[in-house]
Amino acid sequence: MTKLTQSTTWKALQAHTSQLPHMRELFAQNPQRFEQMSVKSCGLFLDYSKNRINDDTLELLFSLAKEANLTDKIAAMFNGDVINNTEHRAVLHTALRSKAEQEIIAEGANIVPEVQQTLAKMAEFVESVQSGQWKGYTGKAITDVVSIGIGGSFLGPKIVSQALRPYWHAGLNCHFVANVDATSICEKLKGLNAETTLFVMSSKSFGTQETLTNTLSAKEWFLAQGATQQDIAKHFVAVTSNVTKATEFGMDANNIFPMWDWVGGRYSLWSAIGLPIALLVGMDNFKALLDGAHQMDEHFANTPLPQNMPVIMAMLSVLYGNFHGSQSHVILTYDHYLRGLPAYFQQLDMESNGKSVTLDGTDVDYSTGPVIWGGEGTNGQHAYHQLLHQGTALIPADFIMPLQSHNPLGEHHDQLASNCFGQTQALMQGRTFEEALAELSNSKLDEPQKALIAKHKVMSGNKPSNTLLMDKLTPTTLGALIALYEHRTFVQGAIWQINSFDQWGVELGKQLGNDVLERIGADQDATELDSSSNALVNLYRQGKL
Ligand SMILES: O=P(O)(O)OC[C@H]1O[C@H](O)[C@H](O)[C@@H](O)[C@@H]1O
Repeated sequence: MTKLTQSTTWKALQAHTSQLPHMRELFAQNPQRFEQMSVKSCGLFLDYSKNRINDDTLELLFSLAKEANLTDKIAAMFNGDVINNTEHRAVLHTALRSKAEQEIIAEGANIVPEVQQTLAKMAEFVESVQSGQWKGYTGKAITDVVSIGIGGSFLGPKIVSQALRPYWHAGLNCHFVANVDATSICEKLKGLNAETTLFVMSSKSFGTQETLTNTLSAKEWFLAQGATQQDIAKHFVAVTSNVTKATEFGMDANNIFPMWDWVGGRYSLWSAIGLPIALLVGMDNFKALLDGAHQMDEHFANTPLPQNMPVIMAMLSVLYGNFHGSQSHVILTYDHYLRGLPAYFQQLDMESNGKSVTLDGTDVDYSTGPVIWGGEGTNGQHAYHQLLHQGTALIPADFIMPLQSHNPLGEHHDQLASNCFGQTQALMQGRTFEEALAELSNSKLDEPQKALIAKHKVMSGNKPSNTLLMDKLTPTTLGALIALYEHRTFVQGAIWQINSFDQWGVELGKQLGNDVLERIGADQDATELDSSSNALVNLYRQGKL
């Protein structure tokens, strides 16, 4: 057994959680519950009162955090200590949104000047593309950006661009290509004009198969439209930490935007990986995004644990995963612009905390990262919310909603908000058998039928949710929101004593994919794999069933 599950606090939490009354009762007992269990910071408001907690639960959870040396671990991350111990790297995405006058040391040198230089290079480029000064090979301004990248080099830019649609520069559009499935790039290139298209190739390693293949195909398409090799520099730029490889590939040295080893892929949208965002929303808005994240960094680094928003959210997730057997967490965005956020948080959290050994290699004897999923409200209410209300699994939920819409139209936003709040209320209070029966009092059914229907209408309630509000979705509030979830992920990893910053499972996929590719292209059928894999490779080689 690990020290964590042996600890007095862990055992106390096990005993405590099993005897806590229903949330209905907790609300009835304490009229101050909402005031006491809500927190506001960085333009975000978190109501966490609809959780299976009372003061004792919180005290135990914060004790657990203290025993995990959380405060020191937070400081170690911000200080640039090598906390990614399997890849021997510092974890400094927070430096990307630091202030110019800060000094942050990684591998013996202050990295803030490089960060600022890259921001300046981005600003110059964004300005020249947006103003039309940057010309394509026939002298026309750029109208379309095709962003090529995958994983962390794709999802952040895509989701943030989507979320900031109201801030887009008129006359510029962006298309994202990630999948190596040719359908993705072929469909995106249909209807584009090579003369006015700019390709942004994003790959930290400059070695990811999907991205290299898509970039080569983009180059072929570009040349096939009548452009020449010399024209490439006007239409292809790269973001990478591997400048040598990018130059060897044929990227013009002036068109390479650097990033660094100390930025993890899924934490990289704040670096030049965010170039597609900056091209769409302009550099001022990109800097506002960084500023929102910086505000959350400050809050996270300097706020006592019981008022610390990422810590509160993380400890609640620990509570459900480790003490209530919950294996899943749902993110429900009541804002169409934020419809992609669940997928982004899924990558962030599942790639970070899908781990089974502690930092020192001991097998864990407790659950780590849950399955993260979700979608936009109210759509989900007509689908999977049924399981949230009446299924057997306990799935804590985060409801996220801006108070003001970018598109105020009639009663739409009032209806959206009432659905959001109505769902959290229903999840919390549920419906008792007596209430269900009372609702049927005027029906023509006989008593046994009423009782049967009432039984089906019962909802146990006591289903936890957080509600996160902001005035309006802006670059700043979005930056704070994303940083909030980054730090929430970090805190959970700290409690579980895992490395939230490597991804060996994903690496295995890359490795095996390359191995199988060789066998597909070999002169003879595959024989050395397991029988299923051999047969599948050979069926593919045949090309038909
Ligand atoms: O940016 P690249 O080096 O091309 O890597 C793209 C992605 O590759 C893998 O999937 C990693 O697990 C991700 O974290 C990374 O973002």
